[in-house]
Amino acid sequence: MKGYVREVWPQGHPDLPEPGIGVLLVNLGTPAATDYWSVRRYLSEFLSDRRVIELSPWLWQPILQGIILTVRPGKSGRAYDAIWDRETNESPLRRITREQNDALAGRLGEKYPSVQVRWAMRYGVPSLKSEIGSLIESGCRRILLLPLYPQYSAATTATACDEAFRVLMKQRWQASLRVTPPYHDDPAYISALVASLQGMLESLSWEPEVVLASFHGLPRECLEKGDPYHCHCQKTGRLLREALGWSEDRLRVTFQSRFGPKAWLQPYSDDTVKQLAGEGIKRLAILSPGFAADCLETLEEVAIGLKETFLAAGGEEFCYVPCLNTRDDHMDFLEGLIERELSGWL
Ligand SMILES: C=CC1=C(C)c2cc3[nH]c(cc4nc(cc5[nH]c(cc1n2)c(C)c5CCC(=O)O)C(CCC(=O)O)=C4C)c(C)c3C=C
Ligand SMILES: [Fe+2]
Ligand SMILES: [Fe+2]
Repeated sequence: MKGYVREVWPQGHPDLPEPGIGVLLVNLGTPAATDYWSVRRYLSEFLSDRRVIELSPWLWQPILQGIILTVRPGKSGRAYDAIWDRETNESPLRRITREQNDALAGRLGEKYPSVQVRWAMRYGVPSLKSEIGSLIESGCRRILLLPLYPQYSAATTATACDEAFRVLMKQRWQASLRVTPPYHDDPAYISALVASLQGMLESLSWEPEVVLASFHGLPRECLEKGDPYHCHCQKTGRLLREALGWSEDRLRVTFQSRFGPKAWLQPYSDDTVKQLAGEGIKRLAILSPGFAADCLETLEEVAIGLKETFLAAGGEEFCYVPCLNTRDDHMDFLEGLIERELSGWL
């Protein structure tokens, strides 16, 4: 050892753990509980993100803190209450993301002892900061980030990447970071969607006249500014339709969860449901190919809310097709995606 190195480490160079590889699943985030303050804390962090609300904070923060965060946490808290997992005391999004992590950790850990799989949320806990920190602490010099959004948008995928890089900004010895690309058109993902839809349809005693592929919306101006989300959703819809051999009337792409007064991507799911019932459609099914895990937006807004809307408008049969969640074909797909994106590292 050189003289100055011996000065820094008189006992000799410290032992370093065997370099490992970390895989970090990331989803959006969810409140820790359904009470006003827990939901307010979550919404405040989420809606203060400038990738989500692109207004100047000087304009937006007074509206957010003064109006939205006084009213919305109560309303959203009641919606979370309707779907909360009382057994594990967490939201479905959190439980399912955790279970996806456990399934992938089991599969990959068996094959590749140097790979560790973790999960994090962009908003709330477990944070990207804590999980990237603990991967590095346990010796991972390479990290693969897997944003659990099939379709890319700046409001979801990009902000997860921003946060991961912000965490690395504080590291002297940064880990190498890779990010999985969006998988909206991956044949194995489309096949898993088709299998889950067909499985559900076979279990019904009736056949839907129309199926909606309902995606989370985005302000229309995001599309005008170049966000590919709309195109990714349309492509998922088209590939699904082609795989099923269905017409554009039978499988329709719609957008839900509009937030605020501006125009969002259209057609809106709720308007479409009312319109279809008005046209005499009696049997409807909806799936949510834009969500890797069931959450408030699918279980409360679609499975409960859009069902009520459809039946109140004259519909007779309604079916919600759950997200891919921890289905084996979804886990097979994600395992394959991870292995492909780790090539050269394994
Ligand atoms: C799947 C992709 C998603 C996009 C795109 C997206 C954009 C987006 N969302 C909001 C506002 C809200 N979204 C909320 C919940 C929520 N959003 C997504 C996913 C996307 N959002 C998920 C998975 C969830 C559910 C979280 C859960 O805990 O289950 C909420 C909070 C709930 C509520 O109060 O309604 C808001 C608000 C905006 C503004 C936006 C794009 C600009
Ligand atoms: Fe959202
Ligand atoms: Fe498009």
